[in-house]
Amino acid sequence: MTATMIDGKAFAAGLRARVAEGAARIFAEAGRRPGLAVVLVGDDPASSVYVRSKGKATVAAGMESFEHRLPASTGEAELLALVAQLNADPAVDGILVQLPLPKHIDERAVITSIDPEKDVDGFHPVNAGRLATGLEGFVPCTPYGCLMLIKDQLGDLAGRDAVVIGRSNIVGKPMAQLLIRESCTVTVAHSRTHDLPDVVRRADIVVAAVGRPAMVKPDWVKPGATLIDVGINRTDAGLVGDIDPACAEVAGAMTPVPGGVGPMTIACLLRNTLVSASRRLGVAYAI
Ligand SMILES: Nc1nc(=O)c2c([nH]1)NC[C@@H]1CN(c3ccc(C(=O)N[C@@H](CCC(=O)O)C(=O)O)cc3)C=[N+]21
Ligand SMILES: [Mg+2]
Repeated sequence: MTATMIDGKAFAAGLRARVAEGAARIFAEAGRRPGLAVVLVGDDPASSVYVRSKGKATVAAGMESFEHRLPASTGEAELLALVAQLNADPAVDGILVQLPLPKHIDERAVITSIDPEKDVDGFHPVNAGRLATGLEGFVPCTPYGCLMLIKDQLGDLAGRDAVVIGRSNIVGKPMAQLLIRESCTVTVAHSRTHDLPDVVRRADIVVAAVGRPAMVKPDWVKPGATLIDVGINRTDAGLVGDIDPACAEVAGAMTPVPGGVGPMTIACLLRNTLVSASRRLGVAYAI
C-alpha cells in the first residue's frame, strides 16, 4: 500500500479563505477588523520566521496584525506589563506570546497573565480546563489542526484506537483531550513508555509530537493507519518529521513535513482569532 499524502497546505489555504470571509463580515457589521497581537522576545531565527509568516497570514486574512519584537534582555515584569496593555486594548482580540521564552522569564507566569478570552493559543490553564471538562474555550492550534486533518480523512472517529506520542501541554495533552471528545480510545505514550513499537502497532490513528527525527518506523505501523506528524526537526538533510517517510509504504494516509501540520497551526490561529473577535463583538460567525 502507498499512503495518501495529506495536503495540509491546501487544507490550510481553504481554512484561511473561510476565515477571511468571516473577517470581512465582522468588518462590515462591526466596523473593525479582528486583531491579533504577536509578541516575540529575542531574536531566535526560527521564531522570527514564524512570527513573520503569522503576521503575513493575519493581514492576508483581512485582520489587523500587531507585532511586538522585544530584545532578549527584556525582563519578566516588562513583558507582563505589555501583556496587561494588550489585555486592556479593545482592538486586540487575540494575544500570542511566542515560545520558547528566554530562560530568565517564567513561561508559566506569562501564559497565565494572558486574558483567557484572548488566549488564541489555548495555553492558559483556564482554557486547558475548559477543554478537559467539555466547555467552550480556545483549543491549542496544532492539535486542533491535526484533528481537522484526521476527521477530513476518516470521518467519524468513534471507537478508533488513537496513540498520541508526546505529553506536552501544547500538543500531546490537548490532542488526547480532542480525541477523547471524538470517542476514540486514546493512549498517550511518552519517553518512559514500555515497548512503544507495540503500542503504536495497535493504533488506527498515530499523532507523533516528540521532536525526534524519523522515530516512528514502518514496522511499527498498522497497515492502513492514519499518521499525523507534528515533528519539525531541522537536520543537515533539511526539515524532517518524527515519522520515517518510509511509513508511507504501510500507512493508509500520512502528513508530510513540511506541508502537513505546520500550515494548519497558523490557519487555526487565525480561526481562533476570528472566533474571539466574533464573541467579543457579538457578531455571529459561520466557519
Ligand atoms: N505561543 C506559541 N504558539 C505557537 O503556535 C508556536 C510557538 N509559540 N512557538 C513555535 C511553535 C512552532 N509553530 C509553527 C507554526 C507554523 C509552522 C509552519 O508553518 N511550518 C511549515 C513550514 C516550516 C518551515 O519551513 O520552517 C510546514 O511545516 O510546512 C511550523 C511551526 C508554532 N509555534
Ligand atoms: Mg524559560
